[in-house]
Amino acid sequence: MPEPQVAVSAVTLVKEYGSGDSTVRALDGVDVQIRQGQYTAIMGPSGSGKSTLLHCLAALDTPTSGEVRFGGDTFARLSDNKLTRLRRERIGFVFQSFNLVPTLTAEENILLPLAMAGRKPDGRWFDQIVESVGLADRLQHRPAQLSGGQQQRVACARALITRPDVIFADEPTGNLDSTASGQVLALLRQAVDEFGQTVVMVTHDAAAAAFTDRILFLSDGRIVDEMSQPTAATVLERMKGLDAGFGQSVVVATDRSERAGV
Ligand SMILES: Nc1ncnc2c1ncn2[C@@H]1O[C@H](COP(=O)(O)OP(=O)(O)OP(=O)(O)O)[C@@H](O)[C@H]1O
Repeated sequence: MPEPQVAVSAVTLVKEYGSGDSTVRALDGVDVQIRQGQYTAIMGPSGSGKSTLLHCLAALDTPTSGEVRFGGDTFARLSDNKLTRLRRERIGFVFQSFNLVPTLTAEENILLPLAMAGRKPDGRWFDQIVESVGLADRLQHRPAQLSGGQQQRVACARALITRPDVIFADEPTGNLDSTASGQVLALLRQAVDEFGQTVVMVTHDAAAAAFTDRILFLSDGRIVDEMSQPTAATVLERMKGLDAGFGQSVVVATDRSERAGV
């Protein structure tokens, strides 16, 4: 079988905040390859560098040293204009706080990345996405008229509309109840399985991580472990063994097989 392609990779990534005595080393030499068509979770105790790693991989933040390679491009070698275009056209984002534009309808929010890129929507793809997020009857609603779960599903549709190379999700279920979380996680899973998307997600939640194909465990800015084909039970077990800091953020939940029907 051919080797899976790498969508994005980090090479000896270091990120420091501040200077002098107050320097914080948020990433301490991270090397990682994210394969195309995989759903990857980044886990670790609070302050271990999860969001910093996600932001560097997504070109939302610049590393202090090391580099990020995205497809054939190296971020540091791209001009600001090219980087902006790459972020707009080849990367999808889903944030904990949804980040929808309050004055736009759900439909306008979903189509916004295309409008900003001056691209015409592909009607069939739009319909397919709207069907999979289950929002056909909510398209003319504004974010304030939608539940948190519905808003996050709009955000997922917005991330998918450009068919990006990678979708980066930072705690996408952090503000949702368990039913809405399950729907968003199943939706991201479907994006990988049916649309061939690549998804990278930061999460504290073992049950959320159990939806993914692979987990990277961070501690003190380094990748200290990883796991393939996780279940909630094996994730919880691994978290217990890795670091006491995990204990504060573990969300005890059911197994993936039980959640799959959500
Ligand atoms: N803008 C910043 N300025 C200074 N320090 C920062 C900044 N952003 C993050 N840090 C520090 O870098 C380290 C890693 O932060 P990061 O947000 O990546 O961790 P995290 O694992 O995502 O944490 P959490 O689970 O609490 O969100 C922390 O010590 C944090 O305080």
